[in-house]
Amino acid sequence: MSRSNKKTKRLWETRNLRVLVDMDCVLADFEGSLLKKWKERYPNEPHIALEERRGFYVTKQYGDIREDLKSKIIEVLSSEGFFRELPPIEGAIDAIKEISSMEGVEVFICTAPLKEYQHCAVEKYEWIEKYFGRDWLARVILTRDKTVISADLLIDDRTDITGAEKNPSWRQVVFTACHNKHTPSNLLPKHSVRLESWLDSDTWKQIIEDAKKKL
Ligand SMILES: Cc1cn([C@H]2C[C@H](O)[C@@H](COP(=O)(O)O)O2)c(=O)[nH]c1=O
Ligand SMILES: [Mg+2]
Repeated sequence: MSRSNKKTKRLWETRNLRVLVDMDCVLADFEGSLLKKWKERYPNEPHIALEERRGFYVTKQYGDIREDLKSKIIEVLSSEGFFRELPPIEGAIDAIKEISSMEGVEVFICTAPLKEYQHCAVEKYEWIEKYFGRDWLARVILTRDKTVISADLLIDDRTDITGAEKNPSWRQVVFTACHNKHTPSNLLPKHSVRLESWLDSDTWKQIIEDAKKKL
């Protein structure tokens, strides 16, 4: 029996584990690239080293230094090519392809577009096509509210995800990023687990296997 037939057969037995995977700071190096482009575009403005990043919104941290820096950061983020040119995070592409090939597991890429969506939304699709192939475009969910998407796991760097659904169906895997690495475990979302890196395949495999057992 082929792998796809096996997957279909399982639908009648136990359902698949559904895993949502975020893009920025989980698959794509948003923070490193933003810092690099910021320094190129505004070499005479202050910058925040990755070690100094705190809190999800880089826009807020720059705005706290000086109000006008917030709109300058947004200008860099929303410029043509910013999202298309993001380098992948080490190990991410191979790990996601491997998770998606695991029996009884289905993966969707769940990502929030900028409000300044003109380049961002299209370039996120271009990025997925480039690194995963055209078939994966059917697995992209663009939403600014991830709480309303039904799944078992959400792998995401943001530690304060809220939205219309007060009790999301997924459990969060907090992916470590420069802005959350100092966040103590008591401030992480309830029942969440941490994943430090895609290179730690023992940990992500264990997380997936544990979640499958709970189905
Ligand atoms: C850090 C930061 C992010 N955003 C935007 C940029 C992206 O479009 C999304 C990232 O969302 P996700 O949770 O990784 O899916 O948010 C922003 O507007 N301002 C920021 O400071
Ligand atoms: Mg993210």
